[in-house]
Amino acid sequence: MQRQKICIIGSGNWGSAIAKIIGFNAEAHPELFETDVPMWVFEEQVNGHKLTEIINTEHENVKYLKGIKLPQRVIAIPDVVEAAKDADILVFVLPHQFVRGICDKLKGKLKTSAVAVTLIKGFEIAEGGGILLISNVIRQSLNIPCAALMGANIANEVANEHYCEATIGCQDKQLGQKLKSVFQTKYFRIVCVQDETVVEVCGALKNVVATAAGFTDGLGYGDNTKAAVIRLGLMEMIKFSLVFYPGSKLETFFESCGVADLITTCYGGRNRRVAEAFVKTGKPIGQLEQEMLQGQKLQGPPTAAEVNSMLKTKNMENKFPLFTAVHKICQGTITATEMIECLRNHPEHN
Ligand SMILES: NC(=O)c1ccc[n+]([C@@H]2O[C@H](COP(=O)([O-])OP(=O)(O)OC[C@H]3O[C@@H](n4cnc5c(N)ncnc54)[C@H](O)[C@@H]3O)[C@@H](O)[C@H]2O)c1
Ligand SMILES: O=P(O)(O)OC[C@H](O)CO
Repeated sequence: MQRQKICIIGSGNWGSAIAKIIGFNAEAHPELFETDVPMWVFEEQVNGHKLTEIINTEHENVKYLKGIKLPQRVIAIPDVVEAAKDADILVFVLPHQFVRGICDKLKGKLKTSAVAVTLIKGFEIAEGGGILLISNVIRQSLNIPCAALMGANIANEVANEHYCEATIGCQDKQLGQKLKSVFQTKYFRIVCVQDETVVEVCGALKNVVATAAGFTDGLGYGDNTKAAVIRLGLMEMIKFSLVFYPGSKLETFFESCGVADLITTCYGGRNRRVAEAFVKTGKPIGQLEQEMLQGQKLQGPPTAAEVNSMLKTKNMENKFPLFTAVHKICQGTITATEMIECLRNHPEHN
């Protein structure tokens, strides 16, 4: 088989951690992959220098993943078309609000045989209401297949090589195995499943639940309340999948992309942390995102809005009280304390 060229589209906190893994695997398997791994970087000035230049000389993304060395053959490129033009495998890993714009730039500029995998957690609001999966945005814009990789993967822990797992969702078994060889390492273990929609839906929805978990932390509640949020959140995630994506399989929720990601994100994630601060300080979420995340992006509040657009369109807000409450708190129309009332009266208790 011809050696495959991998291109990473994105270079934030997770993008850089995954670049470490892909760069390592590309170097370790020259029989499978081209050793040079182009990585598209949204250009910005850091300490008076271009971020791409810093990455290509210091081999470190000093802004988004400080203290972690990247393989030398990961090459930062500021032009996304230039980065992706010869790629066989495109790894999409950028905050979901920027995907559409990037796909527009890539339209008609890729190898026709290219395949994609999305590591992006979130949805896009569809014209006329409802939501689109990010994999569908990629598939439809670029006319290439797109799998999903999601899991309990806080980027800094992965970058520090702490053992963890992830799930690849790919209907095409052969492509799933090919993608597994791109990502699997001794400390990053992959399970492939064919239920690709649930893998992706879990990754997006868990950020809404994490935001709820952060609100309860902000209110000063303890682990029992958080466990209830995780349980009710999981029930809503399952219901959302079964209602809107018929054919979803329950067993997929027991993979890393499901329960495991939900737990890690409700304890260790950025969404939880910022949501806690929101309740404690009363500052707007956007301001806290800027103050606390140094350029990293929060996915929970926009995803809650996207989910709400779907629920509103289908007149189903009251069937998903946790998802609905998170959106309303982010919008400032109810308080975090009122979310506890929504949970107290959750349909799961009837
Ligand atoms: N960070 C994690 O621990 C983690 C783990 C698993 C999955 N994810 C998911 O991976 C995806 C990417 O997250 P991340 O942590 O790599 O990103 P991030 O939160 O670090 O976001 C910063 C990135 O956004 C880019 N950016 C800023 N403005 C931009 C613009 N106008 N256009 C394009 N790009 C712009 C920055 O250059 C930077 O690369 C998200 O969907 C996230 O939910 C994150
Ligand atoms: O830091 P968060 O909340 O964006 O979560 C990070 C990852 O998605 C955890 O798997």
